[in-house]
Amino acid sequence: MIKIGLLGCGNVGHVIATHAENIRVVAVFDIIPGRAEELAALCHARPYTDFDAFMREDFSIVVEAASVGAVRSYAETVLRSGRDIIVLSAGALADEEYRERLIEAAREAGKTIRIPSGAVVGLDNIKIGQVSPPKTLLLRTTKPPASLGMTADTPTEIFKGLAHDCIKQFPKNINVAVALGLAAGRDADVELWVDPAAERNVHEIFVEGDFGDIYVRVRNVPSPDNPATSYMAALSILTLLKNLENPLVVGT
Ligand SMILES: NC(=O)C1=CN([C@@H]2O[C@H](COP(=O)(O)OP(=O)(O)OC[C@H]3O[C@@H](n4cnc5c(N)ncnc54)[C@H](OP(=O)(O)O)[C@@H]3O)[C@@H](O)[C@H]2O)C=CC1
Ligand SMILES: O=C([O-])CC(=O)C(=O)O
Repeated sequence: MIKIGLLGCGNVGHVIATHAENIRVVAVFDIIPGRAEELAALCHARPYTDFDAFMREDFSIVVEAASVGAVRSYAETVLRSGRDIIVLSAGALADEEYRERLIEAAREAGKTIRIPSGAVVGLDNIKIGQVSPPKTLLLRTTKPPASLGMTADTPTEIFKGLAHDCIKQFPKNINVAVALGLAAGRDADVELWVDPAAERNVHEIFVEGDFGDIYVRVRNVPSPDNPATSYMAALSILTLLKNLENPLVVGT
């Protein structure tokens, strides 16, 4: 049984704490005391709003499902304490200087930073970009207004540019773009659309390179508790945890 510490007791945190099969959540941490207490009661863990106290608990992995800011505040301490970390708010790693520092901390501690596929598919073989850089790497994301916390009467492009800039403006909505770039080995181009007719969070990935071309479209159901987050993201972490100790590894 793998013991985990859960960083973030919101929407994804609830799914992980109440559905994981092969793990035991021993401690949960959130900025909001009521959220930590409620989730701790559901999964028989101990609740914390004090990070240092949380870190004194006995777990080997931290699962982050909180925010880009939480990763920036805590991930390095987690690694240097000798724990692995699973980072869902991958946008935190868009900043190259911070990313290199975090990777160095992991290397020095002999620990691992894992970025789950989250709300997209295809991160496995898009890694071929690390050996054969793609000419095109574009993510077009279209979300309903509620997912972006805004109103719109017509389909509107609200961002066009690079992932590392987009995540600064939309840290709760476009972590996928940073994960895509980390997989492919270069910053992804992003188009972010809000569409009042959309009922799902749609991610379209376009890649072109020496190998040929890829088009992937994911039509995700928004989470009922947080429409910005696709339900697939929570399932992705559950699946990563399920396979952590599996000797059979499928996918690049
Ligand atoms: N890589 C990917 O594909 C995807 C990534 N994500 C990201 O995953 C993360 C979790 O998503 P979700 O569960 O839906 O988010 P929620 O907002 O539902 O839950 C996050 C919880 O963590 C708390 N929190 C935020 N910052 C901190 C902090 N610094 N210290 C302690 N607690 C904190 C939040 O409190 P408060 O509400 O007060 O901020 C909230 O209770 C988000 O960053 C989201 O953008 C989501 C989907 C896909
Ligand atoms: O869940 C999604 O569709 C994508 C998302 O919020 C993110 O990448 O931050």
